[in-house]
Amino acid sequence: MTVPIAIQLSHIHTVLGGRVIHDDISLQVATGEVLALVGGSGSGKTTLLQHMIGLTEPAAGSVTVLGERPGQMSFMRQRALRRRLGVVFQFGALFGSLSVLENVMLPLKAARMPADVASMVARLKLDEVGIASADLHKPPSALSGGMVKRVALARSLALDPELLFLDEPTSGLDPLSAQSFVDLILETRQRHQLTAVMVTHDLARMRRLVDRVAVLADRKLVAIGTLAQICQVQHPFIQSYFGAEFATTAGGNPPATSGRDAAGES
Ligand SMILES: Nc1ncnc2c1ncn2[C@@H]1O[C@H](COP(=O)(O)OP(=O)(O)OP(=O)(O)O)[C@@H](O)[C@H]1O
Repeated sequence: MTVPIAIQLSHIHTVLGGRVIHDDISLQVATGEVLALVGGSGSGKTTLLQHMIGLTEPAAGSVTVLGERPGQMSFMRQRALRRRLGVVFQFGALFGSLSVLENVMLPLKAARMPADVASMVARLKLDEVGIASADLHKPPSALSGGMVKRVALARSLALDPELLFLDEPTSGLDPLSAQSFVDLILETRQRHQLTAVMVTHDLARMRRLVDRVAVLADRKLVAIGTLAQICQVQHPFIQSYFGAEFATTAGGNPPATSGRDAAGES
């Protein structure tokens, strides 16, 4: 049985500030899959995520998300598509002037849900991510970094998205909070059978969560595949980034794959 494609990037070319960031990048994300985007600092991971979310457009190439082309749609259709996507930004991006509860109610109210229903749904989502009722009326500034991420996750799940995007979900967290946030994402993925794309520098902690890894370097997608496949790719960045730890523990080791071949991207 063929698994439907949730995201398709074809021949993406991105130029920012006169500099080429992506040069002919193509990849697919299957429905139900969790893909991690990794690469050195400035390799264009966040920008690629933004293309998928529809926040920015590439200079050339096409982005298809849930069968739609965000760059070629009316504003109304783009807005409808956005509601099918959940996004957890790197530092949570909570509104400082709103309480925890109000932050999570925001997308629900924007979708024209009555305030009492929005409040009930937001409370359920916050409970799901482990935020206690005593914290609902606090401002984000009164929360720990781990709690901010949890609230951001609750907000991203408010409208039951089909796709979840996470930018550096563990950045800025101490090791314990980072581990507990990864466990929460894992539970969330299982509960909602989510398709997700995440940018991460913390693959060691994410490995249980991730089905495939896409590696960006030298403006290209230099490899995409399971961790075991990636570890066998002979590329200087991959060898230094993944190092001995991944190479010896990735396990399984099906034939090495690189570039677009691993997922059959066109
Ligand atoms: N609006 C912009 N104008 C000009 N250059 C930009 C813009 N946004 C990003 N860049 C540059 O594009 C490159 C890719 O940025 P991006 O944030 O996608 O990289 P990244 O791989 O996510 O980096 P990091 O891991 O450090 O967060 C960087 O060199 C960045 O400085």
